[in-house]
Amino acid sequence: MNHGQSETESTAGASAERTALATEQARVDRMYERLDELRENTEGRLAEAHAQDRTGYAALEERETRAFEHARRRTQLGSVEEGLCFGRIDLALPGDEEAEARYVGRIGLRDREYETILVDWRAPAARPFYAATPFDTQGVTRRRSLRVRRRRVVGLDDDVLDPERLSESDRAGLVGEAALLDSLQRGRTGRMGDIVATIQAEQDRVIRAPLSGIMVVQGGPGTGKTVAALHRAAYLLYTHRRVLERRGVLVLGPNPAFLRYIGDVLPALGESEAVMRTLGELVPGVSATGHEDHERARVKGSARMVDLVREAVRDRQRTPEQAFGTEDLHVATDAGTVTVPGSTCAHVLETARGLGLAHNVARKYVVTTLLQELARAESRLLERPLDEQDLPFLAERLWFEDPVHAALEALWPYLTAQQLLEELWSTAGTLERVGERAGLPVHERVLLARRPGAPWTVEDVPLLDEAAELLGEDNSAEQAARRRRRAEQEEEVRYARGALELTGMHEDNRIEVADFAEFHHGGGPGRTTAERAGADREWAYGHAVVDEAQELSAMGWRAVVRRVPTRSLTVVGDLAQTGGAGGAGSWTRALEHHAPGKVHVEHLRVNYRTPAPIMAVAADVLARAEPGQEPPESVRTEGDAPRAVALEDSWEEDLPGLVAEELAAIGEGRLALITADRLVEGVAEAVPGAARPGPGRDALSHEVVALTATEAKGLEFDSVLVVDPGAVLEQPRGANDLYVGLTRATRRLTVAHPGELPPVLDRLREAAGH
Ligand SMILES: Nc1ncnc2c1ncn2[C@@H]1O[C@H](COP(=O)(O)OP(=O)(O)OP(=O)(O)O)[C@@H](O)[C@H]1O
Repeated sequence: MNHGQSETESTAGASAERTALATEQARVDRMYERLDELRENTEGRLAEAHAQDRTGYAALEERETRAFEHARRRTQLGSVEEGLCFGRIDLALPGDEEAEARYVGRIGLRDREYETILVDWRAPAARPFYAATPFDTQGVTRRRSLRVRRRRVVGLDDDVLDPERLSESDRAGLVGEAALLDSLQRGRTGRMGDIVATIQAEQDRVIRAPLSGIMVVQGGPGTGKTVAALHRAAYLLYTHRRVLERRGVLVLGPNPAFLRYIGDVLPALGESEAVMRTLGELVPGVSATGHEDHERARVKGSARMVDLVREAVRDRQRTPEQAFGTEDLHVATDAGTVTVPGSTCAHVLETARGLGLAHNVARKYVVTTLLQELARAESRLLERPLDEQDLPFLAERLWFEDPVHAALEALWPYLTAQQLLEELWSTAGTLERVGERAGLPVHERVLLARRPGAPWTVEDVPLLDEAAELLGEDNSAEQAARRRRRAEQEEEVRYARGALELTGMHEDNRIEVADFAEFHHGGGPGRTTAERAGADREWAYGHAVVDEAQELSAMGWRAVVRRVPTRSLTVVGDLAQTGGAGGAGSWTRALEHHAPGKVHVEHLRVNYRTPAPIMAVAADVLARAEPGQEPPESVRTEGDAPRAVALEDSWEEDLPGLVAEELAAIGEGRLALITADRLVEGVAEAVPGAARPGPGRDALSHEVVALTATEAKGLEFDSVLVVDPGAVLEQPRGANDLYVGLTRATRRLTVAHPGELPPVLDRLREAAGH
């Protein structure tokens, strides 16, 4: 428990520790007993809910909801097995005679008498465990960290919050150091873990900040922004369960590999309801992973694209002059060629635009009005008197004539966002015309052109979203179909019930199972909030967590903020790590106009990942990338000295040996080769067994992975081998990229350089005694 004691003291200490371990074991045993009991109860209730004999749509829905509730509780109880309890605080509160021992864990537990035996880490009562310091004890006399493995208490770590016995530097800022360092020194697994047991005071403030407004967490590499943001999501789901469960929480990350990397954290905290997405997946039906080059990314990310997309939509709303080059609209119908005057068409177009509706919704007005005009014109052509009451029928009949359909499509087509952008990017004339109207300079219009059918890029997705917003969906037919289907289902259930009663088989549940299959098919309440939210582009989330947020362009922000009408967001990132061309230069500039007066920036300043000797090398690069920015301070002051290795021969010859050396040095752990975009494939090929991330590929589960700085963002590895730092520095935001690469290491850093070591890494040369 304590260090630096004499021998007799340490014998006494060992016996005190044994007693303490036994006491804690007894408490922990009670908690697990209770957990087992609750698990059993939940299983029973779940089985009961499934067995209930209910009919009728509403009753089925209720039963389904209940079953879901129990199933969720089962998942939650199942996810807290390891490390159920990890802390204890002894509180001497004014008026209390004895100090109260309060246990903190992954969930709250009460015994059968309703006495609290474990406090959920997110509950206000657990707060002092994280927030108490010697200067503000919050009534805590002692904080104890418990290390519990497979239900056995294997270690304790006490932190006495007595200012007289502890020096300022000992305790300032940090709590439970032994537990923290223990967790930081473990080998990396390719998956981020939770930190409930060791959340630090500055992180705790971020985690428990109020729900409303946009909270930006700015912090250097390894300061726990990601992990704190995820714990915040769990905290918010716990504290505001009713609101957030129905609306859901969106977690946005930079790429699929990153989402996989952080994917275990929320489930381990008993929360499986968050929707995890990259920007490239934000629009259902599109899954973009490729990026534009720097210059195109800059243009596509700029707010000028709002005008471009708006003009592109307007460009598809045409007069006969624009669509056919004729003043009036002439259409060949079965009765002959009918004509609607150009002025009438222009009036319809202007009225439709003035309705303030989305393009596809306003289309209904355009089509209906023009069909009626055509029907009138047809009657005139046939010299038939027209009864206005017949107009809808005549109009509908015309709708099925191909030339009529084609003419109306040319004037005001039904459009998907994909169709609109595909045509815009791949038709030079359209891009030129629309770009000019939107005020885009000529070279940018040229830059945006692409070949037909090229895959969507991540930078296209916010533009698709913008387009989808302006186009809207005419879903009136869909809604009517859904209403019809629901009525039919109720009817089916009534019929089944009657039939079963008649045959005397109403005890049998099987018919309901069949109903349910149908019911699920229609997307009833059986789908979770996360599933429904993920499939619906227009879903309004209750909260969003945006990670690596410095990369988001102005267009990216619009797409994200649109999804959170309450503007309740947690935004985490580091401006010094910005690599993307469209990325943020300032948090307030990027966000203030989305939520005026509601943007609040918090700072995290302690680095829990990178040991100080490695951070010193990275700090030199930071000074070049972002002069004036302070690097975070490393918790771990000691560590292996980072080294530079000159690549004498070609990579093929040198890299495999270096990698083998590093793997031997780290034992069980992960290694990343981080290099320039243009070199990464070659580096991966040079090292046997090195994985590359890709769709459906879990590269991080491999021992060795080759990455660009962009791909490595947010990740960490026991050992990092930066290959050819000079080539990384040549990239558009090369110094920022190199800074990202150097700060991915938790234990060891090697820089392998062909030719001269770039001067910004001189510290490595000095270390090697050059
Ligand atoms: N309080 C803590 N207890 C234990 N580990 C922690 C704590 N805070 C952070 N860590 C660990 O430090 C590492 C870095 O955390 P994280 O990835 O969240 O940092 P980050 O600020 O998002 O970094 P980057 O900007 O480089 O992406 C992770 O392994 C995380 O688990």
